[in-house]
Amino acid sequence: MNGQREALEQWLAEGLAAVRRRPGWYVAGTTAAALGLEGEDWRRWAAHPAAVWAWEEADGLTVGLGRAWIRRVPWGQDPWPLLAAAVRELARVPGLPPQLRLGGGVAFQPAAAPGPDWAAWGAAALTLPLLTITARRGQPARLTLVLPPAASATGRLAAQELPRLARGPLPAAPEAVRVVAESGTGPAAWTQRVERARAAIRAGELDKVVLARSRTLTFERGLGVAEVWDRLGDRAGEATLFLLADPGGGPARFVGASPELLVRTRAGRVETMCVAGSAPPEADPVRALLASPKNRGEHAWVREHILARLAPWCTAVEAPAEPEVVRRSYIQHLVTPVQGRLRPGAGLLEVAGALHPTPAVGGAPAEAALAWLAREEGLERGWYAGAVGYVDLVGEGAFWVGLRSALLQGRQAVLYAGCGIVADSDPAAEYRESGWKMRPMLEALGTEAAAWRMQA
Ligand SMILES: C=C(O[C@H]1C=CC=C(C(=O)O)[C@@H]1O)C(=O)O
Repeated sequence: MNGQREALEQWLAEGLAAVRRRPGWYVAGTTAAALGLEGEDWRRWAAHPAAVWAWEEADGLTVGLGRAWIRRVPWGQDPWPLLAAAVRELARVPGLPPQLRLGGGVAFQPAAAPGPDWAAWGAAALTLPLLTITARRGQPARLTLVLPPAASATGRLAAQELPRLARGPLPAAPEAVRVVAESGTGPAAWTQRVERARAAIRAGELDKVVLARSRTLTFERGLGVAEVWDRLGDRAGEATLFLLADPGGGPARFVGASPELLVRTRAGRVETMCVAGSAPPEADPVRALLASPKNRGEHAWVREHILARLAPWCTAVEAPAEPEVVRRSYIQHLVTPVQGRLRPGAGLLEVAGALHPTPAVGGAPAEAALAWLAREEGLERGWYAGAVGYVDLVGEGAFWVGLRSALLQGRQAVLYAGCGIVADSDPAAEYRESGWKMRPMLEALGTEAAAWRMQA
């Protein structure tokens, strides 16, 4: 394997030599086969220490390593217009191909003052990696190298970082790690919060609010991100897997398996989905979802918001009148797929900014629910329930809602899950529901015993 990686090392070194010979950016592409890396397990590269982001969708995997360019937005600023402007500016740089992918995310509430877990992440960030690996199913894996001008600050950093990329991911740590401590929102605190939310709904302040809770697991030793990602990867196809590194350069990773597309734009079309209303996998989907006034009500708020916010960006929007039930191994959801034709000039980041956060993670009316959550929820959401995704230099791409996720840092994993609270919500049932939503991540962490204890 090391012998094979020598070809990769050499290819990277050639790029470095080329960018030093002349001013401007340098971009090169090759195939894994050309570097003798056909047998490489690219999924493991998502856990490379230099990985800045990774996505695994039904059609394959993309991993970005190192930073060629980054745009960070500090807390307190509105990130979407700033990110859109930064992407447009980068797109004007001569020699950068339009299909280059920038990945990152936007916090749930960019304006909210952060707590200690998420402070370093900022309100938003987009990163163009030095090396992007694209491994689509049934196609040869491709590698794209992007080097900023050698004389720039990022160019000098790239020169230091590049040799590290060729070393490959860390070896696997096969043994499961034991949980030594647990903390988080317990049933009593949860019940109080649900009761406060119900009081606000009864008082007419809100129609619906999505309350979330966290669970912090401390392990006996540092977590192997590779193992977590690999176990999550077995769910690709039923969810979009994401991994984001702390844009501040710290070791924390935000990982998840999102069931919810926030928005995708491609060739003048836009796609999104309303996901709200949940039942356990064994429940009768008609009784528990399609004929449940509570779940239908929760879903209707999301649908109304998405259709209203999408309309100004589209010349036509189509959505079936009735939601469908989507069944996954650990849950069932009411889902309404939505499609539209974009107005000329409407880009992914503008549309994502109009939709996010939807009442599937905030509430209705949207602004009142966000204000209520900032004041009352007592949870540092950070990028949980934020928007995570990628955009290319033409302004096309996809963002998902950062759900079924955890923040991994050192020996700790902070898991998050929430559920829509309406006037007749039962706190115990909502606690259980948020427990199902944590299950895929608990399994990925290899801690089924903890999953059981949490739900007891
Ligand atoms: C807020 C979460 O789920 C949302 C997405 C789908 C269904 C939901 C529900 O039925 O409550 C939530 O709105 C979460 O997974 O943390």
